[in-house]
Amino acid sequence: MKPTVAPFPAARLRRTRASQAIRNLVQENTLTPSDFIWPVFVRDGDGVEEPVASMPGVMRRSVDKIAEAAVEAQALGIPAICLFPYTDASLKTEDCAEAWNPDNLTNRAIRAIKDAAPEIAVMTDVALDPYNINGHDGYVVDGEIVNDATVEALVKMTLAQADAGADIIGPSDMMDGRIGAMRAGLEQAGHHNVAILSYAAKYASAYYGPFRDAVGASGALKGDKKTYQMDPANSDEALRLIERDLMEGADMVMVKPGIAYLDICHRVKSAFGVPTYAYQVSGEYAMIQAAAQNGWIDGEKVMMESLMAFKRSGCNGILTYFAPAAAKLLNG
Ligand SMILES: NCC(=O)CCC(=O)O
Repeated sequence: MKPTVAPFPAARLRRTRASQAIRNLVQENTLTPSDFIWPVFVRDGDGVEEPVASMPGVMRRSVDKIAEAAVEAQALGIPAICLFPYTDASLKTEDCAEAWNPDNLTNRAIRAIKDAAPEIAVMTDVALDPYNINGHDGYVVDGEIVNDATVEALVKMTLAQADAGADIIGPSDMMDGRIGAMRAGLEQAGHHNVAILSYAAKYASAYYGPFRDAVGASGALKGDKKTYQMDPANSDEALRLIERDLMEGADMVMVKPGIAYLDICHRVKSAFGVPTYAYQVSGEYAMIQAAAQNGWIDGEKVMMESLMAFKRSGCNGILTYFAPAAAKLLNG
């Protein structure tokens, strides 16, 4: 599209900014609570809400409290909640068997949400890192993250989550061939309507730091994730990954992190026109909250501006820890 501008003073571009009413009328993008997927942290126990130090305002919640949070989210008009488990170190093993335990934290939380707030969609995370003694998203054999054996384990994990009632599976592992394997597994098991939101363009990013604190993985990770997550220098590669995952059966795709990767969001949406989401990750959240707590920025305004930026870039929605706070503001 080529913008058309008449010569001054025929065109005074300030005319359409002159009042709030005119500004509302010409607004190109909108933000509503239905744009949000709310990531939450699940931990063991009963009646527990434990603050995450590096993410002010974010809690680790026991399953009963997760169900309460889902009821709150449903009332706020947030359509989906995404679960991340804080796994006890004693449950982390080399074979990661806890990942497909039908009664692991995630699967218990899915069932509790489905009982308490049946209308909210439950999204899960599929990767081995919460259960892996090495902190990696895949199996580690002789120092290498092995692909195909990991994919087999991820399919088992996916099926356990779908059996528990998950609506959206979120593979965040970045192994090759996992979307096709998961889709085939879900179809065979009769889970035709369980959707896959692929973390298709996930970068090896330093913005994930506070998340690892939140899920208790900070100490566990040996090495880095650069053999499976993307190089922040690359952009064409993101399009190849997105296309590959779509061809394997992904229903929706994600770019992660968010704000530093809006160019990728824009390219993905323009190239494929598919439901596209960005993950405003823990480091992005923590930076805004820390600056706000210091009085250096207006936290609420920066929160809303950052969320609108995702919509402007072409995203259909945003995974954001700000979901309930932003929804409350939007609901007035
Ligand atoms: N699979 C989830 C992450 O890797 C990190 C998200 C975050 O930093 O918020």
